[in-house]
Amino acid sequence: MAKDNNPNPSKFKISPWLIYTAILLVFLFISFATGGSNLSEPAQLTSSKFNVLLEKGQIEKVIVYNKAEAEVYLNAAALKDPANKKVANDIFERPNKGPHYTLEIGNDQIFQTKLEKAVGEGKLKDFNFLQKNNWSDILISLLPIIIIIGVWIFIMRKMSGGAGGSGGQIFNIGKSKAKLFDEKTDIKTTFKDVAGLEGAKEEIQEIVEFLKNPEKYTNLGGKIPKGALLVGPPGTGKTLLAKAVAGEAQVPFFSLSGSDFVEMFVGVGASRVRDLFKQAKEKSPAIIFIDEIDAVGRARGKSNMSGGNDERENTLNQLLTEMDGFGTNSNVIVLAATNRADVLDKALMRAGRFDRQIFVDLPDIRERAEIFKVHLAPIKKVEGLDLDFLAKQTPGFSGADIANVCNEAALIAARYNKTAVDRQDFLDAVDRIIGGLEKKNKIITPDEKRAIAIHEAGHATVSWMLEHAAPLIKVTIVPRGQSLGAAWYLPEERQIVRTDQMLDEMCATMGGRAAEKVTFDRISTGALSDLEKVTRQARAMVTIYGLNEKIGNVTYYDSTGQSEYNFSKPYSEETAKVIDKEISDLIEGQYERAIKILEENKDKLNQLADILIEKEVIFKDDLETIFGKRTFDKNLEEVVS
Ligand SMILES: Nc1ncnc2c1ncn2[C@@H]1O[C@H](COP(=O)(O)OP(=O)(O)OP(=O)(O)O)[C@@H](O)[C@H]1O
Ligand SMILES: [Zn+2]
Repeated sequence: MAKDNNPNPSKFKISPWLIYTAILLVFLFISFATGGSNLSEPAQLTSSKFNVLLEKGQIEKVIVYNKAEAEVYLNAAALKDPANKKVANDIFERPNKGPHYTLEIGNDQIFQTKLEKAVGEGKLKDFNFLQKNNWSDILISLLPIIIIIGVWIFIMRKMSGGAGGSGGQIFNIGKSKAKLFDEKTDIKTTFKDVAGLEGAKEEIQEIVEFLKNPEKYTNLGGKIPKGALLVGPPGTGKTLLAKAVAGEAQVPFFSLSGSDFVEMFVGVGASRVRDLFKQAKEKSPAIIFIDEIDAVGRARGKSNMSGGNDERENTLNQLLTEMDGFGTNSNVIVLAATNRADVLDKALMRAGRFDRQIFVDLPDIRERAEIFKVHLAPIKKVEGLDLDFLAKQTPGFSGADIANVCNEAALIAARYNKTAVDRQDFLDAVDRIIGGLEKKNKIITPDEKRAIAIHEAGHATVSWMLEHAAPLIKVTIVPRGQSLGAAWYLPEERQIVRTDQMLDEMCATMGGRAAEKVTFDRISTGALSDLEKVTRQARAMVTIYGLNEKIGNVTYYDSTGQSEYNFSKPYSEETAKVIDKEISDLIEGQYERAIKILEENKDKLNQLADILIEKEVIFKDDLETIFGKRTFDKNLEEVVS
């Protein structure tokens, strides 16, 4: 997310430059004051020369400082006496000002008697003993303290993460670092700026309604939600969406990152959380947006071997307390973003906290075209630029990547002094961004795309053909998380699973790999999670549910969980061999079956893969146009009704 200027003027701040300048001045002053022989300083007089001047009656007055040093002022007669020119040229250059000489005196008592005698003889007009503070001495004795304070300020600034430039964090280290965006001046974002993400927008629309019109819900006794979690890969527009909610509802927006809470000092995180909620409540209705909430929200107490996470846990606990604490009518809604919902502490997800999860996925081809449209709007481009074409060139790109492409294209065009950004500039920009993404392993080559499409189409085709496989609702080749594609099934709520149902499901799971074999006659590593799933299923059939003839009606399942502590298996060596063989036979059997089904439907498999490559996501309707209606589903409906 963008780190804008901080529009919160209430904080007391000392510019770091002020501190640095002050320290510098002190050093300059010290070196100046202790620097000794400066040209404009009066010359030092020896005691004998002083006696000569005094004897001649050429001294106007003498001021003795600290009983140690005297300033000597000459009178007009002395300045006219050419003999003095030998003593120093200096006194002729500033005849009226003085002091003309300085003098180190020995014993102050003797010196005083000498001066009194001269005054008595009319040879000296006046003298005076004074006490003077020697600033340079004081400063030198304070120097170590000044240096220590300076170093301390420097360290504090570093530790409170003052990279953002604003100083003075020592004074508000326990204050929240949230940036406040005012709804009237700073937030221009609305849902119009968020392209695609239809589902997410629809879900979050409700929160906008709550913020705009809370009474409508509370009057009916309903509770306003306190938080929602935006889950999705980086750069997919989570921050943008949260900001758009604030823009739509016209409420202030507090934005910060989870890591902003974390500090090395005990108690700072918790105190920042408190401060944040206090500020938000003062401005309510308001939205708090916490990016990367996993920095504080990781599950507590799991890997607590080091015990070093106490501070983070305190922070998390404070966050939970605050979310529980504010009443239903405080109208502060917390939106948090993460790309790892799985690592979050389950307590965060409990009712009344982040009980809503909104998925913000990578855009498919149609959504990418829409995102291009948003980001091309402010760019001077040639007529008739084909958005769909650009969308096609950018598989696997996030919204942020696309924003990057548009910006990069404008820069490239500017380099060639063009008046409008053209298609080639965009292609060059895409190439450049891909270069960056390739390093992050995020990019999919056309070959890979085809392989993924065939794989997913394989799952879809096999499950469509099998009576007991769960009905398919959506297939996509937009990568999400670790997997490169996904087929979504509507899981039936079965309490008892029969052997034929399990076998059909295993067959559908093997459909991906089987399709690769049938189409390319080679298999890939892309089916790891399929293999894992099918192996787990087969093992369960054989060793847990007693569904295998060779093993028979035995289960090696231990519901007490005791066996986890046993190192030995609950069956003999021979049985283990049989089990392994049976599992492998089961899986191979279903693999062969999937291959057979796909051989028979090869044209449809390819047709489906082509549509997938084209659209990246297909739904049940598309499958029906290829395969025709699934007859089993009718049976299913009959059974249900
Ligand atoms: N759906 C979208 N529509 C328009 N622009 C988008 C979209 N998604 C991302 N962008 C662009 O990408 C930029 C970065 O997105 P944003 O910061 O919201 O992503 P994020 O999901 O919060 O990422 P992260 O997890 O890295 O914080 C946005 O400012 C916007 O320009
Ligand atoms: Zn698969």
